[in-house]
Amino acid sequence: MPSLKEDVSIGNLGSLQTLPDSFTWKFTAADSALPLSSSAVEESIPVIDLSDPDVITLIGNACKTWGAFQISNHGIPQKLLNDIESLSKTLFDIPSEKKLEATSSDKGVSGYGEPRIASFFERKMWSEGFTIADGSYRDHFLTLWPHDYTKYCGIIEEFKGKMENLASRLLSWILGSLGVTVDDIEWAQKLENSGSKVGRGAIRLNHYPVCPEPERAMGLAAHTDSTILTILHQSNTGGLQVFREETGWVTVEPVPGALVVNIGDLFHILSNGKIMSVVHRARVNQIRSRISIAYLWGGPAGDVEIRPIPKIVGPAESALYRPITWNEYLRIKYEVFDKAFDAIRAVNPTN
Ligand SMILES: O=C(O)CCC(=O)C(=O)O
Ligand SMILES: [Fe+2]
Repeated sequence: MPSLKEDVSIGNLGSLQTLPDSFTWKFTAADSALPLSSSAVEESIPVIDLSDPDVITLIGNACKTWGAFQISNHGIPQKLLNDIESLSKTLFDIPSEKKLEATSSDKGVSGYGEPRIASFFERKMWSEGFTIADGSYRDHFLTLWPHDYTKYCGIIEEFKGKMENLASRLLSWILGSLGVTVDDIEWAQKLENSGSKVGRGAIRLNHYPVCPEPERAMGLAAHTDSTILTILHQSNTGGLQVFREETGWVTVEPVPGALVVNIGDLFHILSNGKIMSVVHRARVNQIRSRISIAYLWGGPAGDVEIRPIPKIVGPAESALYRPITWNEYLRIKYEVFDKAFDAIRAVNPTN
């Protein structure tokens, strides 16, 4: 009998009746999430109304406690969220062979494929995704949708524009909670003066098909995002979990219309570790497939050096990390993964 194991393509996981060996993960007790009892709900990340007059304090507390929060009244039209969710569903419904024609040519650029972090894990993850990082996504869209190409590119561009705006509003509030402004980030100030963008946005569409044995499978393994911050839309099916030292894994239940905000590594560096990037993962389930759309707001292009903001470090402390460009940080992250902060620790801490 031919071995099924080698034939498994991430493009049609949803049709499998059993979990192939290569997708089987071993979990310890500490790996499981809290049951969602009423007390556990209190123990999840807060939902913050962005029109609340105390928004800076609320965001600051959530960032320091969790490194993540949900937002309502964020100004992203529900129709746009629905549109990008149905774009994603349509994309992942395409037959596997056709999706594979849109495979990204290189890691980190646009196209279809398994999660970028897959190479750090022995076991395979129960998900497929499509990354939109540069303009080459349009070529893939043309292959996938010769007729609806313009409509779908329009949705992506509108989503990118609105999310970028929201991301920079969030950055101002998060910095405000630490008593600084964007003007205290030397490179951000220079970029703004020259009319350039502070952060560069990428989009990752994720699909987690129904899974025959969800308790032994992993949708997306534990990681931190390399970004300044990430804004996530999850469909009405939960699966996202965040890790907190004191509590363990906590499920982030979808709240209709709300978006999830995660602090990424770049903000961790800027804040000198005062606000830490949040470890998170996605689990899967047996009943409903799940879509999530991550807007990954990364760092500046070129030779701009990122370092902890001097005003945050303060006179009595030292900068924990050495200056580093965004591209160099990404290179290190995709070499050493969860040891990236160790790799960029300042040798002779200075302030
Ligand atoms: O699907 C999710 O809830 C998480 C997605 C995620 O963490 C990512 O795309 O980086
Ligand atoms: Fe993530």
